[in-house]
Amino acid sequence: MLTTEVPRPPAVLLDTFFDPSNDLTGLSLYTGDDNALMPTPRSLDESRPYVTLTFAQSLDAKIAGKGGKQLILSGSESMAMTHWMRRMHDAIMVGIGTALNDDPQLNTRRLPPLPAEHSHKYHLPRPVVLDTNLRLSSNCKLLKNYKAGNGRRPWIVTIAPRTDIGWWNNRRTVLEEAGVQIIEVESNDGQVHIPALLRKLRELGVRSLMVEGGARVIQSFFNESQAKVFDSVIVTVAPTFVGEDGVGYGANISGGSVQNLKHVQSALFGRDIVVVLESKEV
Ligand SMILES: NC(=O)C1=CN([C@@H]2O[C@H](COP(=O)(O)OP(=O)(O)OC[C@H]3O[C@@H](n4cnc5c(N)ncnc54)[C@H](O)[C@@H]3O)[C@@H](O)[C@H]2O)C=CC1
Ligand SMILES: Nc1nc(O)c(N)c(N[C@@H]2O[C@H](COP(=O)(O)O)[C@@H](O)[C@H]2O)n1
Repeated sequence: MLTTEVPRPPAVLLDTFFDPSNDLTGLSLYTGDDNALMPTPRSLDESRPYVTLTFAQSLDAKIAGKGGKQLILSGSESMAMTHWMRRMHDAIMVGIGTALNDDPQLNTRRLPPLPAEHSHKYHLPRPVVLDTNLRLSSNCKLLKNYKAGNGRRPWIVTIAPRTDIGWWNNRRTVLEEAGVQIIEVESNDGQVHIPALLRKLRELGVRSLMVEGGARVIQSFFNESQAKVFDSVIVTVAPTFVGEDGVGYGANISGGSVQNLKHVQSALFGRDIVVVLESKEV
């Protein structure tokens, strides 16, 4: 019998991702390599994953500093909440702008240590990078972690090139040899077509997707007009101002999806406010 208390995700995430009528007392927090049985948010539309759009911003709605400088906006409590969210999704996606700028790890290293008598590890989400021109560095932390056995194989989602096939094929070979799996999706105006991307990820077994940014990717999800492409938006608001030189995501947000958001809950994590909104059914 296990006597040590099992760490559990924050209530705000359990409330958002699971029906309160579900009995979660037996919620298994750990999985081995096979995450098929792991509880994860599920979309009512089975042709795509459940999608959570999430990021941290300042009071003046900036997500990075001047010239894209990465900022640690979240305090330790809300950052741990973000890592719980990572734990609860099958995959985490960022754009190549973020991958090149921040060299992120996208893992769950800020979760509380597991009790010694538990043999399983926390589930590690699949890293996914939206990378139209195959620019990801073969030396990035996502690949280093994968090779060291500390992360899943990263996936790049790209579009088929229209010109310069030789260069593209070379990049493809370099990245595949470094450990990346390349997934081709149809294009929309030279970028990855978001509804097609979601269908493809679901076909590949992804039941839940956390979209962590950056600015252009957030805008693309908010502005997608052909289909509903996200279910919830979880924003960490840090009590700080960045100033007008910082990177914002608010410009050009015009899609109907933002009008369809309803506020569900706000919660205090240390000094930060975490705001949860859900996409209304349309
Ligand atoms: N505070 C926070 O929570 C976060 C902040 N950031 C910050 O965001 C900045 C990076 O943002 P961006 O430069 O805007 O890059 P991004 O990470 O949004 O990537 C954009 C790139 O992704 C590719 N892409 C392919 N299909 C796309 C599609 N359908 N829509 C949009 N992009 C698509 C394109 O090459 C595009 O240039 C960095 O400064 C980073 O620190 C990034 C993530 C979270
Ligand atoms: N939740 C949150 N708070 C912040 O203050 C942030 N800057 C971010 N950034 C996102 O997290 C990625 C870095 O992840 P690792 O720490 O390397 O695992 C970064 O690339 C952004 O996507 N998020």
